[in-house]
Amino acid sequence: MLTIAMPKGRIFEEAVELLRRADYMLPPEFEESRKLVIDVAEENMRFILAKPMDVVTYVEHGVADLGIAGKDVLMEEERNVYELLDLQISRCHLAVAGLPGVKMNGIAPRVATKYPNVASTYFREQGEQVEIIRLNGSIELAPLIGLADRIVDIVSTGRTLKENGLVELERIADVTSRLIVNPASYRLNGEVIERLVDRLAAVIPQP
Ligand SMILES: Nc1ncnc2c1ncn2[C@@H]1O[C@H](COP(=O)(O)OP(=O)(O)OP(=O)(O)O)[C@@H](O)[C@H]1O
Ligand SMILES: O=P(O)(O)OC[C@H]1O[C@H](OP(=O)(O)OP(=O)(O)O)[C@H](O)[C@@H]1O
Repeated sequence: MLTIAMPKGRIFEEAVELLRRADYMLPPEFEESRKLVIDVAEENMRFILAKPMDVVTYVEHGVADLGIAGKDVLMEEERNVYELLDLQISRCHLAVAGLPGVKMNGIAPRVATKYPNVASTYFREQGEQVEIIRLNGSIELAPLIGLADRIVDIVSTGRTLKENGLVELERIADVTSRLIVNPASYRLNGEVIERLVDRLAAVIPQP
């Protein structure tokens, strides 16, 4: 039996839809219940429902064979998992943003983000020294109230930036969700995992 870690929240619906398009018979229970472990006996699969940032942890530890995670999370966490497939869902991008016309001030200007590793790697590569301030959400608030000069965050429609008077300054990376696998599980269950990859690959929306 394959265990798949699914991200609750934004990605979930699109991921379930993709699996159904690939002819996996997922019961209505998927959307309707509050269960965190859902066995689908007909498919010989077990699904566990985790926070998006935690999916990689379940897969890295091998309690899930496979998982679905945003590229943003994979960039931030750099865990020992293999990326098998770009599922082309939940598209967005990581960007640097700030108030228009405001320069990065001081010796180490402050950058607020939920992605401290991505942000520090990015600014290091740019040759800019910054102080990273880690936040858990509402990142756009930081420059508005003087906590930071810049933010590094996800942009999708751009609405949150716009409604808060912020502008995108630099694009860091495109983000879509990926199918990831535990390396040992891949060695052990290569054939059955490849079949799943083929079925998904056949129904992935073209970019
Ligand atoms: N507009 C968006 N904002 C944030 N994440 C997005 C957006 N569009 C797509 N995504 C993808 O969805 C994932 C986040 O999903 P979601 O917003 O449900 O969780 P979260 O709010 O980040 O998690 P948590 O519940 O831990 O705060 C990201 O990792 C990213 O890959
Ligand atoms: O470009 P947009 O379409 O406006 O989407 C981007 C916003 O969505 C996410 O926040 P989320 O709604 O997850 O809330 P959070 O701030 O609590 O993380 C992200 O952190 C941005 O704030």
